[in-house]
Parts: sequence; C-alpha cells; structure tokens
Amino acid sequence: MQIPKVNQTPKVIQTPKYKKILLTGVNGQVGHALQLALANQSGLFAELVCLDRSQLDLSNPQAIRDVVQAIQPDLIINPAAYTAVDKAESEPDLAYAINATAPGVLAEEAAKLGAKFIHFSTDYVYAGNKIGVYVEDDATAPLSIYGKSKLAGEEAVRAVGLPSLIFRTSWVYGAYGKNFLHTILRLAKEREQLRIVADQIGAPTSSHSIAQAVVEVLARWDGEHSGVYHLVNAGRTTWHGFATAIVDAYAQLQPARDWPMLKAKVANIGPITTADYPTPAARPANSCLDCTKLSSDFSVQLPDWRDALMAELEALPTN
Ligand SMILES: NC(=O)C1=CN([C@@H]2O[C@H](COP(=O)(O)OP(=O)(O)OC[C@H]3O[C@@H](n4cnc5c(N)ncnc54)[C@H](OP(=O)(O)O)[C@@H]3O)[C@@H](O)[C@H]2O)C=CC1
Ligand SMILES: Cc1cn([C@H]2C[C@H](O)[C@@H](COP(=O)(O)OP(=O)(O)O[C@H]3O[C@@H](C)C(=O)[C@@H](O)[C@H]3O)O2)c(=O)[nH]c1=O
Ligand SMILES: [Mg+2]
Repeated sequence: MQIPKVNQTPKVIQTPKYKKILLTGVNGQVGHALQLALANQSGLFAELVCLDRSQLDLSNPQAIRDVVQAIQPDLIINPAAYTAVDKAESEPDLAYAINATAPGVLAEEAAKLGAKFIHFSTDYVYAGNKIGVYVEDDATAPLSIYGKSKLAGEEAVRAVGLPSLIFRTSWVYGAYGKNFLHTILRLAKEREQLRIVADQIGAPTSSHSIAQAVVEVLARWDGEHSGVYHLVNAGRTTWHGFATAIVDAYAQLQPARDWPMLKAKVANIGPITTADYPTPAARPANSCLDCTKLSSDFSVQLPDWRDALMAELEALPTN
C-alpha cells in the first residue's frame, strides 16, 4: 500500500525568549499600548504579568521588592511614571519617589534575579538650548522637577549595571489616555480661539508607535547595548503645529465618523510664545531627538508623526 504524501511543514517548537515579563503602569498610555502590542507576540514570552498602581505602588520601595521577588520575572518593563509636569514642581518628593527611587529599586531587584530591564525617559532631561538635534551623548540639564527626577531615574538604573535599555521619548499622546490630543479636542469643542506655544519644537510620539518599536527591539535584543536610546516619531513640529494638525485631521475625519463639530478652526489657533503661556515648570525650547542610534543598533525606525497622528485619530471611537 502506498502511503499518501502529505505536504507537511515540520512543526517548530519555539522556546520563548522570556519566561515571565513584568509590565508596570498598565493603565498609562505606554503601558496600555505595550500590553496590547505584547499580546500579539506570543513567541516572545511564556507569561505576561501586567500590574497597575493598586497591585504595585511604586512609591513604596519595600512593596516593589516584595512584588518583584514574588513574581520572579526575567524581564521588567517599566513605563509607569509620575508625569504631571507642572504638579511635580509642588510635589517633588512624590515625583522623585516614583521617577527616581522606584526605577533604581526595580533594577536592583531585576539584577538579583538575573533579569533584564526596560525603562522610559524623556526629552525633558535636556535644557533645550542646543542648536540642532540632540544625540544621546549630549549633556543633560533638566529645567523642571519632572525632568530632574527622570534623569535621576536613568542614573539609578545605570548605577545598577544590569542589561537595560532606557528609551527617551517625547510628547506622548494617543487615542487612549490623558494627553495633548484630548486636551486640544476638548478645548476646540469648547472655544473658537485657541492659543498654543509655537516656540517649543519636538516630535509628537504616539503610544502605539512606541509600543510597536519596543516590541521590535525586544525581539532583537539579547542584553547587549545597555544604555540610553532616543525613540520618537520621525519629523518635528511645535506644539502649535501639533495642535493645528490635530484639528485639521479631526475635521477631515469628522463627517464620516459622526463626531461632534469643533468650534475652533485651524485658522483660529493662534501661535504664541512660551512667555505668553506661563506655567509652574519650565519646558525645553528644543526637544528634537535624533534616533540614529536606535536604527543603527536595532534596525528599528518609527513612522512620521503625521502618519502616527492619523492612525491615532482613526482609532478614536465613532459617536
Ligand atoms: N506622557 C508624555 O508625554 C511622555 C512620557 N514619557 C515617559 O514615558 C513613560 C510612559 O509615560 P505615559 O504612559 O505617557 O504616562 P501616563 O501618565 O500615561 O501613565 C503613567 C502610569 O504610571 C502610573 N503610576 C503613577 N504613579 C504610580 C505609582 N505610585 N505606582 C504605580 N504606578 C504609578 C499611573 O497610574 P494611574 O493610571 O493609576 O494614575 C499611570 O498608569 C514614562 O516614563 C514617562 O516619563 C516621556 C516623554 C513624554
Ligand atoms: C493646553 C495648552 C497648552 N499649551 C502649551 C503648554 C506646553 O508648552 C505645551 C504642551 O502642554 P502639556 O501640558 O500637554 O505638555 P507637557 O505636560 O509638558 O508634556 C510633556 O509631558 C511630559 C510627561 C514629557 O515627558 C514631555 O515629553 C512632554 O510630553 O503646550 C498652550 O500653549 N496652550 C494651551 O491651551
Ligand atoms: Mg502634561
């Protein structure tokens, strides 16, 4: 009897790269996007443990030690942070506890387990007075408590000396979460005129772009290249340019999506200076971050901020 030939591809049993990933801050913009992006990467890990503030309070170092040792991850990803830039000026202790002390403790506990560590930082570690785009080796000189606390967090992770990547990103927004996109849409529904600073330049970066890029890096990373990487959407604009792009893109999609009309039109969004918009925290004038190191070491590139913006607006729910 002839055995029929079956066109079978041999079954490859893949050992996942990580046994257990611990992800913090899952209700935040980047944490939420990472949870979704990782869910599609079953080959990367066997188990993903996602913790919110109620399960892991980063202002409590002993709780961090206990939780990490109970979970025993082999990779920790820490997008949780204190991100209220102006409020940090009057709450420095809490900002430092979450942004500086907690990453150091997480990194120490990771090192005890032989685990790797992924952390996030910000363009606000720079003074913003450079002529030209910042590279990772440029001097840091944060202007705000938030920026100083984030820089102290980077230093705490670096001091532990474990395999770790610190991604400095900027101007994070998305369909999900509290951010500039939602602030502008709310204001544009309430008022005919907006006034937005036009002398701070940087790259709006969508939470989805960040998560996608981090997942690509993780698939390629074996613990080498520890250090800081810029990770932002391509291109640049001002906050005023970003606000007008948001209103313009919303207006394009609005008829088909049955969204409420905006009162503010693009022409009614006035450019102002930083001095016209006083805030408790000073912000860098130049937030432009060069991502060549990320593309050289990991062959990962992020899309242009305008394409990322359109994708986030398309993800807004229809009324
Ligand atoms: N947002 C931005 O524009 C930018 C952010 N970054 C950095 O990127 C990373 C991700 O930021 P993003 O996702 O936008 O931040 P979000 O503010 O959206 O989320 C931060 C998360 O951290 C959590 N958190 C705050 N305090 C604690 C605490 N004591 N214990 C546990 N969790 C806590 C918050 O919990 P809860 O939901 O309960 O409040 C929230 O879920 C951060 O490192 C941030 O510094 C860098 C550049 C720009
Ligand atoms: C609402 C509003 C803001 N602005 C200005 C203030 C500020 O310069 C700029 C952005 O305002 P925001 O308060 O959203 O920005 P801010 O909270 O400083 O955003 C920062 O958050 C932290 C967490 C980061 O790490 C940074 O990369 C950056 O994204 O727009 C106006 O000019 N007009 C307005 O009506
Ligand atoms: Mg803010």
